Amino acid sequence: MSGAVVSATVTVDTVTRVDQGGTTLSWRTELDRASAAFREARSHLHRAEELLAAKETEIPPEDATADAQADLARQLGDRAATLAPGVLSADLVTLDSEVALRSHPGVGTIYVRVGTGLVTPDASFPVVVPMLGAGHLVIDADASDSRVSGLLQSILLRTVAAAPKVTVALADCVALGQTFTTAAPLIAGGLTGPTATDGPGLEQVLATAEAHVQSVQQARNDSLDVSSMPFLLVVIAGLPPQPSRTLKGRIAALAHAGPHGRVHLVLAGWRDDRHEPAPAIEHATYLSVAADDAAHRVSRIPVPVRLDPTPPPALSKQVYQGLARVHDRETKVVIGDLIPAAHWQESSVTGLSTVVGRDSRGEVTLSLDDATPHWLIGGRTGGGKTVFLLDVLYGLASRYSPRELSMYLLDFKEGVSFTEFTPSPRDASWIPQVRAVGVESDREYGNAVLVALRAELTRRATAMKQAGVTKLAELRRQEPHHPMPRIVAVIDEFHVLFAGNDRLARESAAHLEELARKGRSYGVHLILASQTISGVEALYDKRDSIFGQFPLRIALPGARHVLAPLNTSAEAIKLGQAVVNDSGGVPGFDRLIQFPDATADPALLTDLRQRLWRERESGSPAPTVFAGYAEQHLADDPRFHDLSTTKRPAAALLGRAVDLDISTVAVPMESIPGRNFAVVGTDPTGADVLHAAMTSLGRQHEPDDARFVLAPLIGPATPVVDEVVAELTAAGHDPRTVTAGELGELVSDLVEAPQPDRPMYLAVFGGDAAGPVWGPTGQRTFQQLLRHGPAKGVHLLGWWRGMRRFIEDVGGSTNREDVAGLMLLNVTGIEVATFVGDGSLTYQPRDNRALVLDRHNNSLRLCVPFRRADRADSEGSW
Ligand SMILES: Nc1ncnc2c1ncn2[C@@H]1O[C@H](COP(=O)(O)OP(=O)(O)OP(=O)(O)O)[C@@H](O)[C@H]1O
Repeated sequence: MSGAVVSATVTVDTVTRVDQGGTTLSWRTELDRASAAFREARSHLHRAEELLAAKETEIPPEDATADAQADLARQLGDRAATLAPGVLSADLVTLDSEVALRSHPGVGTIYVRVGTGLVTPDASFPVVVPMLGAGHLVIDADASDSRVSGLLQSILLRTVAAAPKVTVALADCVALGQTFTTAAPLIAGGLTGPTATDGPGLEQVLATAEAHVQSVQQARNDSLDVSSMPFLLVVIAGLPPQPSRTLKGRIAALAHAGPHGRVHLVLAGWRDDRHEPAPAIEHATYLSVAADDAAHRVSRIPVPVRLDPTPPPALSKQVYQGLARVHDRETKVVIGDLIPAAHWQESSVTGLSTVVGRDSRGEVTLSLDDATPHWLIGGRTGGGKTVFLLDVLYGLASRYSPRELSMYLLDFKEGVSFTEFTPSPRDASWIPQVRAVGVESDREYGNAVLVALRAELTRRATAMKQAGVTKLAELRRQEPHHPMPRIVAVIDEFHVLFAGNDRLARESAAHLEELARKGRSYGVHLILASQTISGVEALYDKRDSIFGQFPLRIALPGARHVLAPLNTSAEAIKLGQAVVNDSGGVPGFDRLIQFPDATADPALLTDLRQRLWRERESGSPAPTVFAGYAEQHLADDPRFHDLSTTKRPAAALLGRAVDLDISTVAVPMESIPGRNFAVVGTDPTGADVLHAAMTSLGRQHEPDDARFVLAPLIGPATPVVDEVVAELTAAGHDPRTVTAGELGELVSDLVEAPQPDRPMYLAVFGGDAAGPVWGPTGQRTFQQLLRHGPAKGVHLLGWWRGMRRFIEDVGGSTNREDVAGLMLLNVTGIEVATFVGDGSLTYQPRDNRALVLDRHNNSLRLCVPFRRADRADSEGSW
């Protein structure tokens, strides 16, 4: 409003010596005329003064409009303070008190100040715009203009400081993230991810925002009160160079859906380009930046606006650090949150459920049941997979007793993920639901577990048929006293099972497919985890159906291919977060959850394990543990401890099988042809295996009941032979040691001798050194002994360092039946295939492993050969 300025002027005609007709006047006339004019002028003046006096009350004083303008600005200021209380509209530069965090009640729209509206240069008011709960702010300039940068910082600070529930996503593609450097504590504190600084980063921000909209929509669909869910404030300080039409369209679509999905944008740098206008942003307040600092325009504000400056650094620090502390307190989920106060209260008749973490709607519970029978977990190495699995396993173990739940835990990677569920020398307790644990497992062990689980499927199928029911739940209700726990098999780095694409891989894939298909009906649930893309792809490659059997997908940071191809919602998540999707990973069904770090509270978990262990039924067995890296020693072998002199046939113990029970591998020494044994390979374990074989045989005979002869044909074997002699002597036997020459004579004698009065075990350490001493005749005699000895109770146990010498000594493949027991150390399957007559033998030697073939029962077993406990590791090949 402008007021009219009223003025009055009085003029006096000029007095001249010439009249208007040009006649020259006398001075008297001039004086008279001047006097008359003066009188007239004075009367005009008086008249004007009278008029002014008369009008004085009607004319406003000169500064009245300024007062009205000031008054208007005051009213607008009051209104702004009501709409945007406290830090939302305060002058941040002059603010001298600490900002009260999260002071806004969170009800209704949250308005935020953007600048100062200038009624006149002297009359101004805070300009506030509707944001959270209402709309967006669109600025035509980007943060490369320092005034815009300052404004964005101010909006961010005001909003996060005041709003009770807000998360933030930041993008700055024009200043490399500089715009938000003061907000670093928000990033460090986990309130927001790192600032996106390029096109792909911005797309991730948009993906996060879209996921937010979807999760709010999902909550609405579930009839939940979404007002308790947080807002997401997306601040984009500038777009990447030449933003595509698709990108702009995506932003416009997000803006369209945003307010309904509690997502609000502050979008800077949104302007037409040379080729096309920028898409309209719905629900937005537009801010147009001018060259003049006091001439910016904000839609619906009819006066020019001066933008808010950058907040003082000390204020930013106080607000952001304070928020990070509050956020840490509020959002931290701890493992204790997943454990119920009372243990083993749940029934697994219809499925298993456990709390795994929290999301914006509260606790998140996941289930292994008819709807989500199996889970697939993906994440990069270090992405929290092991921790997530531990969370799940402790959650389940504390809810379901061993009558309700059994667990099989397999880990194929290096590490000790599941060892805490098993007894250790320091702590005898274990998690009672755990039946078997494989750490750094071999594929063979994994396969053995799958075989056992398939057998259990068959057992349950039979039980259901016999009971005339079609559902496990019915069987369990019908036979409540018949234990039928649900089985959870966790396989970490499961793709290792498929590595090699060989017979074993095909077998494992077939078992897995069968378990995935039928497990739902028989209460067998798979949780598969993989850190590699190829791991998940391996599953794709298997018969199509396997992947489809895993409706529940859990994507940890760095997960690829676990969600559907177009679902990018896990791309921007942080350690401790996961995207959970119960619809096969398709977009629109994601939940972003926080899960606790199970390793952060070992004392709590130790206490939990010990309590569950004490609550177990008496006599329940400890889990079998297969640790791929562990050596096996005869002295620790349960069968060795149970050996007696009465059980027949006596058997030579060789090692522990890579199978579910880690059973003892032995060759029986029956008095029938073929019952000789050879171990082949340069690995010094060959001597250890003969040591174990002879020592164990010694345990199965009374003194003088058998004869033991040892031939150390290579130097390094002597101490091992000395140890065997000592062991046998201690057991009451009278072992004899022979040289290579004596061995030749002994072999001839034995071939010619009739049936001896007692069995004899002849152990040859370094058989390959004998041939040259005996020559061809000696070799033939030796072959005679191999052929006829066992039936007379004379058994040869030999270690050859090379396959070629061994084959020569035994007389080639035609004599293969004479050595029915064969153990391969560092010898490949190909080297031995012809001799054993099995072209498909593809064994690849591995450290601490051996392949045992027994022709008599046609078996082929991978085993961990017994090592002498005191053998120095430095001993290489002999
Ligand atoms: N929820 C969480 N909160 C905080 N830290 C976590 C969380 N989950 C995992 N971590 C931390 O991340 C690190 C890696 O976690 P974890 O061992 O589970 O990863 P991983 O995916 O199993 O890795 P790898 O496959 O290499 O073993 C650990 O040091 C752990 O403390």
